[in-house]
Amino acid sequence: MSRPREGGPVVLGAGGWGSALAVTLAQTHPAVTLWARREALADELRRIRLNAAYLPGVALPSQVNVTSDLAAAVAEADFAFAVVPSVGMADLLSALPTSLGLVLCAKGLAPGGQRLSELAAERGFRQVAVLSGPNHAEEVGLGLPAATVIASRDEGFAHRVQQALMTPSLRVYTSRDVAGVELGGVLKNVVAVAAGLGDGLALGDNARASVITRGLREMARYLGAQGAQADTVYGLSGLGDLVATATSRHSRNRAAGEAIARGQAPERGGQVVEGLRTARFLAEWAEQHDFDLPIVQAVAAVSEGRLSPQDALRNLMQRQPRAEG
Ligand SMILES: NC(=O)c1ccc[n+]([C@@H]2O[C@H](COP(=O)([O-])OP(=O)(O)OC[C@H]3O[C@@H](n4cnc5c(N)ncnc54)[C@H](O)[C@@H]3O)[C@@H](O)[C@H]2O)c1
Ligand SMILES: O=P(O)(O)OC[C@H](O)CO
Repeated sequence: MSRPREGGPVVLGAGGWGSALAVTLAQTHPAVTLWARREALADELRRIRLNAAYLPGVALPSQVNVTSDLAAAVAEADFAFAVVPSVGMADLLSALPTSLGLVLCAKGLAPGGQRLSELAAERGFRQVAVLSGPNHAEEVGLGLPAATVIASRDEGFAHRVQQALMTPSLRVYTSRDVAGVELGGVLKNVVAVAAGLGDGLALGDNARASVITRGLREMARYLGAQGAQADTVYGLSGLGDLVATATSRHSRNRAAGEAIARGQAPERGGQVVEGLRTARFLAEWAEQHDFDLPIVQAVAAVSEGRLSPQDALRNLMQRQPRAEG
């Protein structure tokens, strides 16, 4: 049972996903705190009750209290949803008390390629969970039905977060496989960029399905190498999120691949594209460990300008013939 607390749940990060989570939590809590790093954004959210830059079309209910004062936001909290892009997570953690329970919601890696949950544990946080699943903010924010997973080694903590986040439109499962759930969300972004590259080259539905399926196989091998449970990749945080991201008009990662293939800039409207940065970390790791991650390595090479999308496609198609597996 989530402990009823003064002030209610706390969401740190007022981008698209943080805003959608705050709106979701407001369905079942009388008060929700949403922290924005920039006072200008906090002020705008308080005034117009709309996150026009990051989640247009979703109204912020009156229960959502927006602040740019981080210390005040977490002062009475026993746990908080950390929803800043992975590149900013280390800085955010430095500013938080280690007694705070953390629900890590970013789908990327820390500088150096470390998992965010490992970074949090290294920094001394004792209650850590990761949230991941097929959850486009644009749909969750509108209350469209979705499912997600909260993973923690601390089962009691996972159940508290599950109870806090469950609504009639968001079904929350728990898992103990932190590495598996976390890495599913991290890797699916890279495969979604690859699917977008195919879309940008107008390769068709067969090509997209092939990228998704071979990408899933690549995810399974990498997760296995990192000690994740074998079946987690076929759950919501793996296959589920991969399908949602690689096929969605909402996905920034898929759109980034499409833009690159068309010779355009990959970022849109200052929104975070985690897959490009992740591809570089993973390709470096694959190189160091002589580990075959062909789709990830192709995405890294294309995004760094070392290979054209057409050459990357040719290389993938002309790999040594082999058995499926
Ligand atoms: N948007 C989605 O549908 C969705 C769903 C699930 C998970 N995620 C993940 O959540 C994370 C955040 O994504 P988003 O879509 O909310 O981002 P976004 O692109 O919508 O917005 C990013 C927000 O973070 C702020 N920000 C940037 N750097 C920061 C820092 N160092 N400290 C504090 N705030 C900072 C920006 O000002 C902005 O408000 C990403 O890792 C993403 O993969 C996103
Ligand atoms: O828009 P994307 O590509 O960052 O994906 C958003 C979410 O991770 C989908 O679950």
